[in-house]
Amino acid sequence: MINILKTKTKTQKNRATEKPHDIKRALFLFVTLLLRTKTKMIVVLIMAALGSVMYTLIPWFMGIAIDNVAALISQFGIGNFTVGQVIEVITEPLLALTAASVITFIVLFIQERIMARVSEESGTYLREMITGKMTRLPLKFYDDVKVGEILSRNSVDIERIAEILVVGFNQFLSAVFNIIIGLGLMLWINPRLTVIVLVLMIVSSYFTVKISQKSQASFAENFETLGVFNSIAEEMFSGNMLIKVFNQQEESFEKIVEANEKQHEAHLKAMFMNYAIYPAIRFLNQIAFIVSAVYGGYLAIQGFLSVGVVQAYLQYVSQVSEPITETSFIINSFQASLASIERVYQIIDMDDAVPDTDQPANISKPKGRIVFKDVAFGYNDSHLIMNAVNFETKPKQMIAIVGPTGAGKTTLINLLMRFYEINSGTISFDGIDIRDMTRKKVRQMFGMVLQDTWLFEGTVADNIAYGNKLATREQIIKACKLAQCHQFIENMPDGYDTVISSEASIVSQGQQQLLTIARTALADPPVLILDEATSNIDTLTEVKIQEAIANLMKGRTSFVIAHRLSTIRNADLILVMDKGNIIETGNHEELMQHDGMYADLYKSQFLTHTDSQVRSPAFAH
Ligand SMILES: Nc1ncnc2c1ncn2[C@@H]1O[C@H](COP(=O)(O)OP(=O)(O)OP(=O)(O)O)[C@@H](O)[C@H]1O
Repeated sequence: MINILKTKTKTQKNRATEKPHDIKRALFLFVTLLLRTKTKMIVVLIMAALGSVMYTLIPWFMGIAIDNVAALISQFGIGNFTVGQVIEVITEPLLALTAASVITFIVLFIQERIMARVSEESGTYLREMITGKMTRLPLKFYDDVKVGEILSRNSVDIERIAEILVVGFNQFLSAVFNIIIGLGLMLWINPRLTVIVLVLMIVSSYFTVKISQKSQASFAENFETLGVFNSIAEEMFSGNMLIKVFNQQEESFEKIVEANEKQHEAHLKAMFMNYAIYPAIRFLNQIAFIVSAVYGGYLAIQGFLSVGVVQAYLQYVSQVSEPITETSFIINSFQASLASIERVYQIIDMDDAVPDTDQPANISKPKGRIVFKDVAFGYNDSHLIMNAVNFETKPKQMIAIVGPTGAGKTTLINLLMRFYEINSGTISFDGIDIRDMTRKKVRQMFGMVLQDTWLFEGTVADNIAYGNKLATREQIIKACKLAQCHQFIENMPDGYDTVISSEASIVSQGQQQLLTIARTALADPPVLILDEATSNIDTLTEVKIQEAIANLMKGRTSFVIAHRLSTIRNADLILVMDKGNIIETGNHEELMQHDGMYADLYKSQFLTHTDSQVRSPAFAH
């Protein structure tokens, strides 16, 4: 068993060097996790203790058999007794030895089976907790962390916790019992020798741990340099074009050669540790055994101990010294697992988003009248970006939000849909504070058509019916006609039943936009949020998209995040934003007369965009 763990420890050195920040808390969490399967853990403990007792009895019975044969020799002299006599004296101890071996095997089997179950159940439990938590965390959480990183990190962490439970914890328990029972017997056989042996074991274990820590560092360095090399190589492959365009081939090559050399050196060092240091550790561990063999032999010759007992004693030396070394490896892995547990619980223990109200208000026939009153907001509490935003829309109006990059246009929409909680003020929908509705209800009021399209693996029809799963084929087709995509869907190999992959390679970018417009049309929300497409789509498709959007906007309140001001001349209300706040409001004429930021932006864009005529009718209604 020790070999398995050592191999893992060697190949995962960089992970094994991690330690929890708060060891007490991490230990507490580990124990709490184990206590979820209390009965199983009690059985495991009993099995581990029983296994160690049985394991310890094996050398003892062997010793009795040896002593019995030795007694036969001293009684009759070598060659003066029959095979039958030998069998007679060794049958009993050998039967007992066999029974102890079989019981050890059975007990170990049960112990490992149960721990495998505990590990499986704990892994499933943690995964469920994390997945559940992900749905309850506020959006703020996702701003601070990279979700993919967290998820992969956590799956590695959970795997590591499961691994330590199934391998390390079992070994640890057996090691502890083997040490206690083995040492007890050694002390009983010869206390003086045992004290010397114990001191030797502790000294050699100390050096073993020190050496293995050094080798861990060199393995970690090996992994790190390999990681650096891989990322440079990946950068070179993915940025191959740019490297050539900027004539950086030589510099890139030098960079990769340098990383390769560093990796080579680190690898050599790690291999040296592997092939030279580990035999040295093994030698250190043998010292106690050698001393015991020499001194035990002397005691046997002197007649103080029987040969059988010396033999048993030597086996106990191994039984105790191996787990002592083993335990130091286990402790390293265990620390890494505790660090994993700590990280997993960091997420599980995070504060959930503010819960929905207990008695949510309902709007049976939403009209789309939205009022922002003295709204203040900051992504972090220490820094407000919005101080006092006020505006009011009437149902079915078109509201354009304009402003330079970073002005707060997206933030305003995020607040409207209650993706974030405002710091003060109120946002109301048809006169009801959006905090008095469930988040689900609030979001049902809005349909979004964003620049980033999202299609999933499934048929075209499934993709369109995403927000209204009960829609009939007729309703789907009607929505597609409105969104100007019916024709091209009909031309696809299986029409509405054509399967599109998540990469959507058979659907062009413009077509993807049309499909998502159809999806929104089918969901039929009272309020639309449009992030004006600026992606490189051919003019014809763009005209189609704009016609589709204009169709979609009919009869709904719509918020348009406008990048090209020519498209929003007809907006009922234009909100001009800067540095998080609304600095001007009005329609196009009013704002042009005001001659403020909007007028400046409009004039500068009008001068640079020659294509405004093509686009301007798009948002008219
Ligand atoms: N998740 C976030 N966490 C912290 N700050 C953010 C976050 N999102 C936006 N900000 C900051 O809030 C401010 C407003 O950003 P916002 O994305 O709303 O601007 P925008 O007008 O939509 O910009 P753009 O036109 O470039 O999309 C910016 O200073 C931005 O850096």
